[in-house]
Amino acid sequence: MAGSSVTPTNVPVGVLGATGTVGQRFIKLIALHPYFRLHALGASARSAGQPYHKAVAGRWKQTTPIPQAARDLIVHACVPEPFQGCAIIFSGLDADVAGDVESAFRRAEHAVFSNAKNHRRDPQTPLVVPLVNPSHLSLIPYQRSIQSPPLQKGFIVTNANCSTTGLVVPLTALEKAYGPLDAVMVTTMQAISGAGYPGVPSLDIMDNVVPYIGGEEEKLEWETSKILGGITLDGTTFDLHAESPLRVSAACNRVPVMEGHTETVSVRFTKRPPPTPQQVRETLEAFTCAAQAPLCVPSAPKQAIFVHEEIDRPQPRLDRDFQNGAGVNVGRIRECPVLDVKFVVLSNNVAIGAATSSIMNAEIAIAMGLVSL
Ligand SMILES: NC(=O)C1=CN([C@@H]2O[C@H](COP(=O)(O)OP(=O)(O)OC[C@H]3O[C@@H](n4cnc5c(N)ncnc54)[C@H](OP(=O)(O)O)[C@@H]3O)[C@@H](O)[C@H]2O)C=CC1
Ligand SMILES: N[C@@H](CC(=O)OP(=O)(O)O)C(=O)O
Repeated sequence: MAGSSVTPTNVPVGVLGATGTVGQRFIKLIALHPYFRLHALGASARSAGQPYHKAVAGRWKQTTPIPQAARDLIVHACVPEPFQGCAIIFSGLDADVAGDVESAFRRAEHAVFSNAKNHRRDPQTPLVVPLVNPSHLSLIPYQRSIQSPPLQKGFIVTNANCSTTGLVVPLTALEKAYGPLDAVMVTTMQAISGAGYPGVPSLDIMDNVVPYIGGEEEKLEWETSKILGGITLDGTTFDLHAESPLRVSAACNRVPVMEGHTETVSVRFTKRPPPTPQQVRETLEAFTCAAQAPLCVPSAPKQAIFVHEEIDRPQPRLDRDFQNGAGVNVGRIRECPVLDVKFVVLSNNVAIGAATSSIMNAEIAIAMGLVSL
């Protein structure tokens, strides 16, 4: 994948849903970014019209203070006009409104990078985990061409569900090395922050495990095939891994952890005999992705997959902030007596599971020359 040799400077960006759990992480990351600059913020009518620091008063949940670059920006309603000067729009909008709002921003010729689920299944919308399938961004020109009227600059790219994101990174490493997977069984233990703020009531989650997250299992089972699949030969849509159907069975649970989704995963390979646990370990450790090289985007982790050797790792409290949450942690790689190999995955749901993925997707799209700056 070719990369641009020119590093952009001073790229103005807007954040929709800037006051929420994901939005706050965007603010924190963009304030420190080498070339993105906060230009406009949006949220609901409850926040609109106030300076950002007042809009988030009492609900700023980051461990660092509100960045100066955001404090006094006025929060707008989520309509395109106040965002006119933005080259990129990041969306951390509630899914109840994200679909229509993001479509309106695309119509207004904005490049939209969304965390919300609404457009993920659109046949021409890339669903991109930046460590896995940035090549899907090449569908952007076709997406623009089929809008009515056709667009010059506007498009929507989504990132995946936060649990799907952690899962597909090791799966893609395994498929690249050993060919298509046949079956995946995954059980998630998802952090409370995944449900936004204020999210799950404390009386439901303390001293408890809730074995149901609405719609989550279906997302893991469906999104995995779109992400691990390719683009059809005519370049107009995604093949959903159709040549070698991948069976995924997910069981999703909410656990009393603040940040970091843990997943236990068992896989069956098509290839017989399958690789050994030691071969799987070496493959995961050696995995590199285009975001690291040749694209060399600034938010890419040094190591896409960190393999823990300690028998009791990864753990969310200890490992979720490793590499600023931009990589994926794997551990306990061993033989599975039912499928072939099993292991544990931990990924930070608000970093690589959300804001970091969107930011990296935008960096990659810029490096691929797909964003008009
Ligand atoms: N939390 C996570 O780990 C992940 C979340 N996601 C997805 O990202 C999105 C944001 O999630 P999260 O940050 O957790 O959610 P929050 O509930 O914490 O934040 C929602 C944001 O949307 C805004 N909003 C709500 N209603 C409206 C409206 N009618 N018009 C305009 N803005 C509105 C809120 O503004 P206000 O403050 O003014 O109400 C707030 O900024 C969701 O689609 C979620 O599914 C994806 C991956 C991971
Ligand atoms: N549902 C996820 C977070 C989320 O919002 O996912 P999605 O963007 O796929 O709706 C969780 O609870 O941890």
